[in-house]
Amino acid sequence: MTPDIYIGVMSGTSLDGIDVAAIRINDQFSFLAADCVKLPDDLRQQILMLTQPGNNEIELMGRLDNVLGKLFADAVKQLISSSNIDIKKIAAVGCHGQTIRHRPEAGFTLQIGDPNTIAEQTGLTTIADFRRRDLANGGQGAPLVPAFHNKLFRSAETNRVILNIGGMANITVLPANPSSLVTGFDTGPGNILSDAWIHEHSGASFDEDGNWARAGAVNQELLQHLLNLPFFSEAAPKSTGREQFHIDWIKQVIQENKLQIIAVDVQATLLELTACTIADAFNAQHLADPELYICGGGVHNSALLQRLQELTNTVHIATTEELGLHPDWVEASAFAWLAHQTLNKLTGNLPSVTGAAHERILGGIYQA
Ligand SMILES: Nc1ncnc2c1ncn2[C@@H]1O[C@H](COP(=O)(O)OP(=O)(O)OP(=O)(O)O)[C@@H](O)[C@H]1O
Ligand SMILES: CC(=O)N[C@H]1[C@@H]2OC[C@@H](O2)[C@@H](O)[C@@H]1O[C@H](C)C(=O)O
Repeated sequence: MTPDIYIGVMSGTSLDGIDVAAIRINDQFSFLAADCVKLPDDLRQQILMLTQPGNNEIELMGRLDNVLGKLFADAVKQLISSSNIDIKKIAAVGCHGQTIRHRPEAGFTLQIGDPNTIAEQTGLTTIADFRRRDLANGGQGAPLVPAFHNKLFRSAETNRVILNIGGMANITVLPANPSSLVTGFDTGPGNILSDAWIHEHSGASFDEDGNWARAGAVNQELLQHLLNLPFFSEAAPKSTGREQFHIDWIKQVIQENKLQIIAVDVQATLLELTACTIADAFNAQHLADPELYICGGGVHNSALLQRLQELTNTVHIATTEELGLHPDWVEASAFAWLAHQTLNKLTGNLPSVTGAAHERILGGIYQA
C-alpha cells in the first residue's frame, strides 16, 4: 500500500512550542493525531536573540539549526510512538522550521531546524524551506497556510474568512463564488506583544484567557499612536514578524509621546490593538454575510474573542473545530499538506495571497 500519512511540524513566532500533526491524505483528508512539545526556556531565549540583529549570529544560528533539527525529529518520533502510527505508512514530514528573520522587502526569509538532521534521525523523507521559492518568484513567502484553508474549509454556499491568531495574526478570505480568487495577508500582531508585555511584568509566558488585559482600561492615545504604524494601512500582499512587532516598539511609542500609563492598561491596549487591526482587515473585505472561523492559540483567550465578536461584522463566528479541525492543529496540519503537495509535484502557494508571479512547487526534499 502506498504511504499516505504526512506529518507536519510547526514552530511558530510565539515560540511556545513545537506543534506536530499527523494527517492522512488520499481521496479525503483525515486528521490522525497531534501533540505539542514545549521549547526549553534557554533555547527560547537564544532563538529570541536571533530574531534581532546582534553579535556572533552565524555561530548561534548554526548551533540552533542543529539543536532545533534534533528537537523537531524528537517531536516527530514522539508523535509516531504515542499515536501508534505505522512508520511504513508515512510518506513524508513537512517541517516549517523556526523563523528567525522575515524580511521579504530585502528579498529573504529565514527558517532554521536542519532538515538533514530530521531525515537522518527519523528515517523519513523530510520537506522543508517552503517559503523561499515563493519569495524567489516575487512573493512574500507568507502567509502560506491560505492554500490549505482553501483546500479544506471553502464553502460554495457562504463567504468564509479563516483567522489565525498566533504570535502574528493572518486572515484568509474564501469567497463562496468558485471563480473568485482567494486572498489573505498578515493583519499584524496576534499575541506576540501581549505575551512579551506580561512576561516582562510577571514572568508569565502569556495572559491566561486575557484576564490581565480584562482588568485594565484601553488607553486610546496609545492605541491611536500604535495604529498609525504604516503597516496597518498598507495594501496586501503583506506579511510581517518580530522585526516589526516587538516590545521595544511599544516602549518607544510610550516614551516618545510621554504617555503615563500603568502596566495593566498597556496590556488592555495591546489586546485592543490586536482585535482592532484584525477587525479592520476583516470588515474591509465587505463580504456578503461572512462567516468567521478562528484558529491558533488566540482561541484560548476569551477576552480577545469577545472583542472580535463585538468589532467584526460577521453573521457567524466560531473556531475551526466547527469545520472539523481543532484550532490548535491547523498550522501543523497545513505543513503536512504542503509536504504532500511537494512530494506529489503539486504547487503549494497562492499567488493571489503572496504576490508571487506563479504557483510553484515549494520546498526542498531531503530523501529518507
Ligand atoms: N489559555 C490561553 N490563554 C490565553 N492565550 C493563550 C492560551 N493558550 C495559548 N494562548 C496564546 O496563544 C499563543 C500561541 O499560539 P500559536 O501556537 O497559534 O502561535 P504560533 O503558531 O507560535 O504563532 P504564528 O501563527 O504566528 O506562527 C501563546 O503565545 C498565547 O499568547
Ligand atoms: C515568516 C513567518 O514565519 N510567518 C508566519 C507568521 O505566523 C503567522 C503569520 O506570521 C504567517 O504569515 C506565517 O505563518 C503561517 C504558518 C503561514 O505561512 O500561513
